[in-house]
Amino acid sequence: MLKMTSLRRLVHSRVLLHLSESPGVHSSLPRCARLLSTSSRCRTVMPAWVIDKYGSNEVLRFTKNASFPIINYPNEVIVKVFAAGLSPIDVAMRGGYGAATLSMKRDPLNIKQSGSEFPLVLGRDVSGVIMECGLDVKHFREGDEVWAAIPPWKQGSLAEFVLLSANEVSHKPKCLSHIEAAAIPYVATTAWSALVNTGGLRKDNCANKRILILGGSGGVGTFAVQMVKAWGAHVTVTCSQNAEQFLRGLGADHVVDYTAGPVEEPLSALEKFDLILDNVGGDTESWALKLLKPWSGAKYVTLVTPFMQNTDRLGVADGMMQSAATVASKALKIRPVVEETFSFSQVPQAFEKVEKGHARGKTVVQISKGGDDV
Ligand SMILES: NC(=O)C1=CN([C@@H]2O[C@H](COP(=O)(O)OP(=O)(O)OC[C@H]3O[C@@H](n4cnc5c(N)ncnc54)[C@H](OP(=O)(O)O)[C@@H]3O)[C@@H](O)[C@H]2O)C=CC1
Repeated sequence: MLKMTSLRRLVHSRVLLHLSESPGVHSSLPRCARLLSTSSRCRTVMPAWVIDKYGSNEVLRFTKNASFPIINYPNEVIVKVFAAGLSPIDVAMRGGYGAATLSMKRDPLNIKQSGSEFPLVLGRDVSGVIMECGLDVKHFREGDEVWAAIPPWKQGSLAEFVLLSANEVSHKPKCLSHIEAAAIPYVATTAWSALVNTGGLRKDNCANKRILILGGSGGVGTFAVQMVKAWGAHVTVTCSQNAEQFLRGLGADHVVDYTAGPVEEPLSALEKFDLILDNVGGDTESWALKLLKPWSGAKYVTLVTPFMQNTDRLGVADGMMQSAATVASKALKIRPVVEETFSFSQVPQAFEKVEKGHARGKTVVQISKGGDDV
């Protein structure tokens, strides 16, 4: 179970993305001179799954010779990855989605060797341990257990190590294993940003609200259901019939089976909603607005179109995270929903799983064993 205080720290850590990223003296020191101990860390290569071009699953390539991350800025940390969460965004990025936009945000220092984003490491969620800290890092020490949602313009977590700004990581809640923790960061920040920052929901204004979550059974949906339910909202979800019990177990009050016919018909017969979170897209916008209450505060928030703009706007952008810090720290229980775990050698199978859809929570890759993970 994840408490709200931990979630708040995770989201708040994302507020500070990039604020302090300026090159410092640290980068001019030889790498090994900056390290405290352990000759194993004077490495230049590491195991990773990379892609050298965009495409389908065949482009995934395992290598033992991926570049070992180098701290270029004094606020950076190197994290040893124990577990990596996969999301639809990884499948989309494997196929080149957002490549042009993301290339503009990539740090030239990190692509100078190859002259392009390749070899590219995917994987947006990470749980692991701090391996090395830049000189200005105050809040973390080597060995701290941390988790993070990795911005899509940075190298990902399907590797033994990942380089992040200290502002992008936060301490992992002790109550979660690394595998459980890796199921949360990206969907949590996405759901939080959509519901809190854009939707205006807070723990103290949900009690009389009716929330509709279109697509409740996937990564974002399972998190969003638990979050608004814990805040006292009445939660209606749409999902396949075989996910009904699963979602009721997470707290959904009313479940509508979208496979039984046009879902807008049963939804139209229900009392109107204060907020709709759309994880599905398609033609939803053409009918969903009619399901909202006729007051100016009622909101329709979509995560689907246009995908990359919304990922930036809702899931990653710095400023959108700020109001999360104002949320009170009343304990809120969120259960990580890990549907399936794959080993590091099974990354292509993990991608296949995510690509097939029909998720019932999250897919996680165990990169190496640590903490309570066995
Ligand atoms: N994961 C993230 O952090 C982010 C996600 N997004 C976007 O948000 C959306 C949801 O992401 P995520 O939860 O990770 O996706 P998942 O693939 O984890 O889940 C999607 C879920 O929707 C269900 N579903 C499919 N079609 C419908 C439908 N018509 N009505 C109701 N349910 C349906 C699927 O199950 P079944 O097919 O069995 O019904 C599945 O459980 C995606 O479009 C994604 O691109 C955007 C930013 C970040």
